[in-house]
Amino acid sequence: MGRPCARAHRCVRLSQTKNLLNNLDLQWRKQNAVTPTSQTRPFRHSEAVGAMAKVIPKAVPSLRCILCTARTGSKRACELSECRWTPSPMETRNPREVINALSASWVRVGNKMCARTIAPNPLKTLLREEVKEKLTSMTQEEKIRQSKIIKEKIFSHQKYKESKRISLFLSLPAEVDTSPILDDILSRGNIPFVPQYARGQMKMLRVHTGDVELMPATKWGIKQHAAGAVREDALESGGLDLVIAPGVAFTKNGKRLGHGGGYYDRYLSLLKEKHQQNPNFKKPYIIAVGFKEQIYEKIPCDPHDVVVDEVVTSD
Ligand SMILES: Nc1nc2c(c(=O)[nH]1)N(C=O)[C@@H](CNc1ccc(C(=O)N[C@@H](CCC(=O)O)C(=O)O)cc1)CN2
Ligand SMILES: Nc1ncnc2c1ncn2[C@@H]1O[C@H](COP(=O)(O)OP(=O)(O)OP(=O)(O)O)[C@@H](O)[C@H]1O
Repeated sequence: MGRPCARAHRCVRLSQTKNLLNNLDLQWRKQNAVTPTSQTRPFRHSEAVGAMAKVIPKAVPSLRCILCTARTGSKRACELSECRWTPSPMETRNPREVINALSASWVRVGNKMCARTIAPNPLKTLLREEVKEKLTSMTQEEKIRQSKIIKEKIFSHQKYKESKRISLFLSLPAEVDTSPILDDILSRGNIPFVPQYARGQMKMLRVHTGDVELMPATKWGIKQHAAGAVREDALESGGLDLVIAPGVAFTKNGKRLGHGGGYYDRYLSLLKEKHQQNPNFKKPYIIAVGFKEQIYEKIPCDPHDVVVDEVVTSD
């Protein structure tokens, strides 16, 4: 048995445990039949341990020892392969148990709620937590400053100038402000579409001047057309020329992490599929927008993730 945890988290250090974080990643891939690709790589805990310490203890309190000691930065503390912990009410020595705890989520199938079959990628969960924290600590002035730069970049973008049918999102306070872009699309006589999402499905519905003020907000505070609203659906009326997409984190070369609903990934792959089936169906240009704090060198990716054509930020 090892020494008791100095941080009074009911755990002890033992030897001979494999790297927990890579285990989490591998176990998740195994559980979800994902083969590592060039887009995936072993998890380096130094990249996300700050976020990990926020996320995991919610589900697995006894992991806190490892995570908080890893954060101290000492070589020994960072060697997670040297750490182990005592049993807790949840069997945290088995990564599958940890994954199960982290992935408890439900989807509606008909009128029943069923456990989701595909667990959220834990590395994505960690990164979302990290970005959420960064965005919370950004001032409103800074968000306005960056939003203005991004808006100007969009306005001078050749694809934007050429596009007639444009989908964009109605931004939340933590996102790049898209309201001037919507106003500009309308004032140029172009056609804007915004998401309407529910139960895993998303449509892009046309917005007319004055619509936004009357729209109800979802549980997430996102304004969208009411369920019964009758509006032109972009997919049924000529497709889209340009999609301006939101996200949580991005790489400069087009990888994108969203809020975990899979809404944009599914929608963007549907657009691609429709174009492949019928080349007359337009393939839109896809631009994701984000604050510079949301840009990463690398982000965790899954096979279903759609790479966007361009990421526009304030840099
Ligand atoms: N402004 C804005 N509008 C947007 C998006 C966005 O990112 N920003 N979306 C971008 O996609 C879509 C909405 N995205 C959503 C993503 C997740 C959940 C959600 O309910 N998540 C669950 C956890 C995930 C799950 O298990 O399905 C939850 O919080 O309980 C809702 C909406 C469409 N509209
Ligand atoms: N093309 C797709 N087909 C089927 N399921 C998908 C597809 N894309 C995403 N999903 C499902 O959505 C879930 C969430 O995926 P992920 O965490 O990558 O979403 P996200 O990129 O954060 O969300 P979004 O695309 O809305 O921004 C995944 O577990 C996956 O099952």
